[in-house]
Amino acid sequence: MAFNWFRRQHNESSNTPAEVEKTEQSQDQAPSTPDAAPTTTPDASDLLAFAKAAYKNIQQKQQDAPIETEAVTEAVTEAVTEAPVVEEQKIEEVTSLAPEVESVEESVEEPVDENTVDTVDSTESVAEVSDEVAPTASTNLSNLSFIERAAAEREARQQRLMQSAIDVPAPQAEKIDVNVVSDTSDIETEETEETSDFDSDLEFDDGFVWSAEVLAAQGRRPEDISIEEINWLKKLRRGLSKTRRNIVNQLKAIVGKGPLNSAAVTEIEALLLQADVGVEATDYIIEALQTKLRSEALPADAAIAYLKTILKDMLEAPIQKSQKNVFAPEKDTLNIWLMTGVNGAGKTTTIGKLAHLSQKSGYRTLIGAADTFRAAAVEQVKVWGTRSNVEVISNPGKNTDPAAVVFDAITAANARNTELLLVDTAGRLQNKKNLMDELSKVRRIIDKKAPTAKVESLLVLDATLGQNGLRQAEVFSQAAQLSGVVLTKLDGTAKGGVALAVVKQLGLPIRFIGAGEGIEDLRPFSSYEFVEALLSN
Ligand SMILES: Nc1nc2c(ncn2[C@@H]2O[C@H](COP(=O)(O)OP(=O)(O)OP(=O)(O)O)[C@@H](O)[C@H]2O)c(=O)[nH]1
Repeated sequence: MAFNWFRRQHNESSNTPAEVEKTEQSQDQAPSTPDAAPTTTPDASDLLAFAKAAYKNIQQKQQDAPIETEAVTEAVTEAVTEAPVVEEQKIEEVTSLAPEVESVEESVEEPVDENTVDTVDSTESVAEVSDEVAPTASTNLSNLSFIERAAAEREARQQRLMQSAIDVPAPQAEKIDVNVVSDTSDIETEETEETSDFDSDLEFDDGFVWSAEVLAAQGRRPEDISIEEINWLKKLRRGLSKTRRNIVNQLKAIVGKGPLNSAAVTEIEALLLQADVGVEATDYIIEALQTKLRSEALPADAAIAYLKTILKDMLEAPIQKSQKNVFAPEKDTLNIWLMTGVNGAGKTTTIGKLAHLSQKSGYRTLIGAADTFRAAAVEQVKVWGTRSNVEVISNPGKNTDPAAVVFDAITAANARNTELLLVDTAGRLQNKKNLMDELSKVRRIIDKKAPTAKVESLLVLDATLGQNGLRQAEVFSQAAQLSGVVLTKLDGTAKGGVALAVVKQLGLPIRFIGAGEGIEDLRPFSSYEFVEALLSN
């Protein structure tokens, strides 16, 4: 069974031993205020051992694999991309593209499939170790206090992990960007902007350790972690490095001076606005910080921890409200995702990446090329269809009715038992009214032709546009009954804070984020991972 990327666990969990300790301590000792963070933070050596165990498992999987998955997949998709673009075909003639690619991709996907996890038995997970330690501890350590028992358990767990972990080189500090302008003395080691192709490389560096720690905090086991997840988190962290550099270093300098006073709050306000967090979201954050500050003075670490909680809660609010914590196509039924957004926002690229994600997550997928306004749009979406090995339903005529394409796409989807139909729509028409009319018409056709389908309407937004992008978004939110946002181009922008503006100003949940131009550079949004990447050290 394919690993379902849409349903990947990505919420902070209290399942890790460290987190269990955290919960128990907070229950035993005090209300969970950020001040308690230093005493409840997972032990650093524990986390390092976790990262080493994860590293060993991935290494083992790669050794077991006949061919390197990512490298071959990329090579195949590149080869497909370079192939001449298929000529316009009538819907009836659309046949499955490049079947040999499918078979190669399937065969190389297998080693990272979750089913293979069982075959890797050389390392025990933190959770398993913990389970084993617990009874012994309760038998032998029953007379100890909670803290003493927790320390003893941690020691035992760590020893078990260390026994199974291999020797790996010490994490290498990634290149220090000499351009970093910071008024702090502790220059942060930062990833550079260059996009080295690390997809197939396995390096035990800072990025690996950080990513493993983020996964550990979400209750993951070392043997369940795949190189793709590590690579994604590294990419996300690197993508947000500009924003982080601008916010965190200075933020630390401000809060590091001591308890926050009103001047410090004003400085934080300016920093947030610079990162395109927007006035509304900034006001909310400042208000929340001030409320906290009125009651107590916060040391630097606690202030950052508290800020993380505020941001995470903000990003989670519309997700909770939508009552769809997991945004995934439903199996064995037709799901239709309408993709909207202005030209250039990354709509076509997003459709291609989503098609790929969907395909490799085991959904029968189809694309409907309903952006008939711009001649090149259909060709572009076809190229992405070829890359992701997903059929594209289009109409060969010029300026054809997009609603007719959608009609045909639904017919084809029904005939093929499609589970996810991704529909490209026009990003620009002669005027706002035409655009709204067209989107409404497409929606009507869907409701009529596929009344039982699960329909979602996603707005693709370019993060680099910051606040300007949000203004463009308004017309779509009026016309398309939006159910969420895909935030693209988060790599290399200093405006990563716009994610907070999106949820506050548009009131929409972020469902996916794009952090690069490659086919693997889009994943479901996790508020926990995003905030960690935004405010990590
Ligand atoms: N760096 C980066 N570039 C991206 C990302 N997503 C899309 N792009 C680039 O943005 C440009 C526009 O992307 P498209 O997918 O063509 O955008 P569109 O909204 O379909 O716009 P049209 O093609 O004009 O219809 C392309 O060069 C993409 O490679 C991303 O997450 N990061």
